[in-house]
Amino acid sequence: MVAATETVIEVSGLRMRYGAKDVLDGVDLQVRRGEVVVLLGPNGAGKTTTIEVLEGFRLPSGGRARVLGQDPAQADEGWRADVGVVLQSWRDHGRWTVRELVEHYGAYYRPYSEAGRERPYAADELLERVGLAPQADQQVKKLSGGQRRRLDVAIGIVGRPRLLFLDEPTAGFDPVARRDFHDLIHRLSDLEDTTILLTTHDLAEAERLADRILILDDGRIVADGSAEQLARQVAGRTEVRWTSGGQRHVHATEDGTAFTRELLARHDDVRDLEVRRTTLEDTYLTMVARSDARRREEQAAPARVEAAR
Ligand SMILES: Nc1ncnc2c1ncn2[C@@H]1O[C@H](COP(=O)(O)OP(=O)(O)OP(=O)(O)O)[C@@H](O)[C@H]1O
Repeated sequence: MVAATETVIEVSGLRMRYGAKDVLDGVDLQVRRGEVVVLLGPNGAGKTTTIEVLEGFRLPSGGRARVLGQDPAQADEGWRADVGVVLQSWRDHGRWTVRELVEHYGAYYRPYSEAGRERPYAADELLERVGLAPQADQQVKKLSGGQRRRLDVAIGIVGRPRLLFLDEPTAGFDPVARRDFHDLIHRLSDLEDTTILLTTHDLAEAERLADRILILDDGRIVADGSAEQLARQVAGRTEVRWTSGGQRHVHATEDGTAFTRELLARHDDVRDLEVRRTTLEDTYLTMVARSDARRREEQAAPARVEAAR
């Protein structure tokens, strides 16, 4: 559910420089309450860096970030209790049982409990939700990779956060765990109005979960919109392929049905007809390729000016 217009994350001109390299080069983005926003981008694009700045774990080199109304770098304990974090990896407290660990982290949130928003989740209810009930009494070090990841998610949401950051949450999940996780995200968003920002390299997952997709490439947001809106920016939503007159043809269109009807009415030798909706993968690959081309242009431009002198 996308609630009204309350802005939960507001970022403008965010910069992060490591040595001589600008990893974030003026990132602008907004996330409204209740939205599920998926941040996509190639390896090294700056996704984790962005999320860590928004979590208050990294100080940016420049720009402005407001998260739940505060600057994450200076935010107070109440803010921290409203923000859930699922990091890329977790290796700690191996001898504890799963239930003990969840209860341990949950206890931190008890002082922030309110009527209608009890915190933390009861450990067993939460473990049921993330599919770890059978492992509740097992030591953390004995969990499989995917089970450990489910535990990461449980720890991220144990305090019933208003805003949840997840960095590649489903890496290592089997298909059932992945589907359960998607259900969990939908439930958090629809029933609890949790705002969610997550990164993934799984484009089918992004398409399934996202109200809105952001593509970060080389430190900048190069696309922002729903999967449908992004697809429209790239080409028609549907691709029609066919053979006629001994030749193979391809046409991108918004309305595959109307185009196909007309095609068949005009030509009586149409063979091998395929009608295929543009996938997020098609859109993503095109957008990243465009962004690469733009960057090469920008890099070449000063050299051309120099050469013309
Ligand atoms: N502490 C650091 N010091 C120097 N460079 C860093 C540091 N942390 C990250 N980087 C560099 O910043 C760039 C962006 O890294 P980041 O982890 O944000 O990318 P990412 O988009 O999350 O990548 P991936 O998809 O591989 O997880 C990379 O080139 C990385 O090497």
